[in-house]
Amino acid sequence: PRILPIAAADEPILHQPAHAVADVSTPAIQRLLDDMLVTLQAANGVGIAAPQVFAPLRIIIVASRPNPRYPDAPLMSPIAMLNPEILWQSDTTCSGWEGCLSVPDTRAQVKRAERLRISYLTRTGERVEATYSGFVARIIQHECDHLDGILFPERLE
Ligand SMILES: O=C(O)C[C@@H](Cc1ccccc1)C(=O)SCC(=O)c1ccccc1
Ligand SMILES: [Zn+2]
Repeated sequence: PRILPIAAADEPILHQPAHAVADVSTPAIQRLLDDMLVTLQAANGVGIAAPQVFAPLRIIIVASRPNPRYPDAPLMSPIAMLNPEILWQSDTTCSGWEGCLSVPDTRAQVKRAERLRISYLTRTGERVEATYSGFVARIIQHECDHLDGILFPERLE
């Protein structure tokens, strides 16, 4: 696996919708997942979306860990979500700090749904549904926005 370049905010790919993955089992997709993971870890992030590494595909990786702004964030093994679909979002919202690997040196408070239910394919092609809340739900919403060409500064009130 190799560390990939991360698209800056002015790159067109970050402002257009990504395409669904047709076949998760191809070597190209499996390699992209490995490269996204090492890129995320090298960038010290808590999430990453394929368009950020110039791949216009509906793939995200979620990797929450405790950090100065979210000291009680869960430490989780990175989860790759392919073709994620948010099935439900709570009306209850909460505001929290966000940053973006494509918008360096910028932090802002963003209002997000507190809880959500998501359906996605794992890297082995199984369909999974799961419910998340708090910081992990925030990361998921931030990454799914990337798949729709939306950056967090567009979410500021
Ligand atoms: O650009 C990305 O998608 C990665 C982004 C994910 C994210 C961070 C915070 C809230 C929602 C989504 C980052 O990992 S930015 C760098 C970071 O590790 C961080 C920034 C602010 C708060 C906590 C972590
Ligand atoms: Zn981002």
